[in-house]
This record gives sequence, C-alpha cells and structure tokens, in this order.
Amino acid sequence: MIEVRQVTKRYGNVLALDDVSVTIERGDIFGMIGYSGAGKSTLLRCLNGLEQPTSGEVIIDGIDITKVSKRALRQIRQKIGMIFQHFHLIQTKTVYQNVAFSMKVAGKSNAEIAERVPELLHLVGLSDRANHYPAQLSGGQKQRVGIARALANNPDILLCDEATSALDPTTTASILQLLKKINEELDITIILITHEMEVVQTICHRVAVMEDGKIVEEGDVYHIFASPEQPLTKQFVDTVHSLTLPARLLEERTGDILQLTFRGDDAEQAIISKAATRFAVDLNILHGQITYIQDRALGTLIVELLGEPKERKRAAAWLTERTNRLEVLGYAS
Ligand SMILES: Nc1ncnc2c1ncn2[C@@H]1O[C@H](COP(=O)(O)OP(=O)(O)OP(=O)(O)O)[C@@H](O)[C@H]1O
Repeated sequence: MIEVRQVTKRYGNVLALDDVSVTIERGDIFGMIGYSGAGKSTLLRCLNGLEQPTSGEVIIDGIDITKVSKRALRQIRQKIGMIFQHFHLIQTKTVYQNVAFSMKVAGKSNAEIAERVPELLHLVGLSDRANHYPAQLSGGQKQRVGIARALANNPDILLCDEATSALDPTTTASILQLLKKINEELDITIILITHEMEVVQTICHRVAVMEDGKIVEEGDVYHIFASPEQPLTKQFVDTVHSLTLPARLLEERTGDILQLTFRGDDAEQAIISKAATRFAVDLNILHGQITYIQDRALGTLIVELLGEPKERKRAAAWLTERTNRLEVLGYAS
C-alpha cells in the first residue's frame, strides 16, 4: 500500500504540490489525470524518491521513504519500476542489452540475467527482436522494451509517466492491454499519469484528478464517470463521454433539452416513459449512447422535454432523482 500524506513540494515560489494526500491500494491500477503543470510528474517522482517533498510523508508498505537513508532508498527503488513517454532506451544497446543492463546495475548474476531477459521479452511480445537496436523499433515496440526493463527486477509497483502519449491510438490500446495483463498476472500495482481520460477509462480502477498541485477529486473510475462533481472532472469525463447534437436540432427545438446519464443496469426507457405518464409532458429522445468503462455500461440520453413550464420543471426534478447526472443543455425559448 502507498500512502501520500499531506505532501507539499515547492520549487522556489512555485507550489508544485499543495497538501496532497492519497492512498493507493496494492494491486490497483491508479490513474492521475490533469492538464500540463498540474503536478502529476512531481507527485510521481515523490513516489519513487526521485524528488524529496518539502513537507509530508510518502509511505510505501509501512516505510516513509522521505526519511530513509540513500542506501535504503536505493533498495526500495528496486521494487519500483518506471516507464516514460519517450522510452529513455540506451540507443547503443540492443533490446536484450537494454533489459539486461538494469539487472546488471541491480547486481544480478549473469545466470539470472540469461534466464530472466528472454522471459521478459516473451512477456512483452518481443522475443524476435532481442538483437534489434531501439532505432529499428516502432514506438510501441520501444515502449514494450521499456516495460520489460521496468519489470526486470521484479518490482511491486510500476510507475507510468505519460507512457502512451507518444503513441497512436491502436498502439496505445495494445500497450494498455499489456499493462492490464501485467497488473493481473504479476499482481503489480500500477500508477499512471496521463492527460487522456480514455486511458483512465480503459484500464484504471481508481483515478485522482489534479489541478494546481491539488487533488480536486478522487474515486472509483466508474463512479467518477457516472457522477463527476468538480468542473475539471466533468471536462475530462466529457472528452470521452459526451454527445453532440447537430446545431440544427438545438435551434429548432421547442422544449427543454436534457442530457441524462444512467448506470447500465437502470431501465432508461422505463424512466422516460414513466416521466411521460406521471407528468403532463412529452419526451423525445434525440440522441443516445452507451459507453463501457471496462466491463460496466454507462448510458447517456439527450431528450427534449415538452409541456407547460411548471410540468417540465416537476418532470426534470423527478428525473434528476432517478439518474446519475442530469444536465440542461438548453431551455425552451
Ligand atoms: N525542477 C523544477 N523546477 C522548478 N519548477 C518545477 C520543476 N518541476 C516542476 N516544476 C513546476 O511545478 C509545476 C508542476 O509540474 P509537473 O511537471 O509536476 O506538472 P505535470 O502535471 O506533470 O505537467 P506535465 O504534464 O506538463 O508534465 C509546474 O508549474 C512546473 O513548472
């Protein structure tokens, strides 16, 4: 388990982290999302002791790593692997040598290296590229080498710093699936920072939303998608989970336009038809979609609510209570 307790980090008069507290359970895939400058990289670097907080504690499996000796920290670091946006491979070494190098640095014997490296290359799907140099690999393959290298010393934790930001969508998907497999099969806790909510949607169990050095919202990923509270969280959720109505439809509408978000197990149609019978209103469905957050469905509907103002208001209040999120996109003119 990782506990960040009231961590503050100042660079001169820049407050990069402002009293951040968060707990990451063993086996989680934990996402940290935020725009550039939010403090994500600084927080990640505090987790592996590359950065010393100005104040606060970073406790990994019961040990506050901000208080240990350099030697002890080096040992703890061996249990923490890291992968990077731009891979950071050694260009003059082959794939095999890149992975072997981190084991050599950790003092592993040649026999251990000779046994482990082929296993790792097999795990990341690069057995046939062992003798290639980084320049001969695609971005996705380079990241696979980065992952193999990060796993070489059997870490408990894998930190991913924008690991898919330099990759195209298909390659991103395959790297995310590999990370998921590593989490499930090797029981490695994964902490990833990203500015893409799609990455969070695809593999994270929990997510923290960061802004100006603070965590503004944190929770289970499905819950965050279904009921985001902070404006920034809503913005991120909307990047993958929003519907756009053609401008013509919005202009021609005569009723209120509502966007409703439902959990997958809710009977959306039943709620819509019940609202129509319960109140003197009509509801036209204009648009809808179901998004899957890992295996759980989250539905969105845009409806036009027609009727007298008082009835529309009552129906909207009734719907608000029965949906996860109701937003008014436009009122009847
Ligand atoms: N070594 C440093 N010296 C001075 N200021 C720094 C240093 N590292 C980070 N900062 C500042 O701290 C703040 C947080 O930066 P950080 O890199 O953690 O944000 P981020 O969310 O990871 O952004 P990005 O996605 O662009 O990397 C920024 O204002 C940044 O300029």
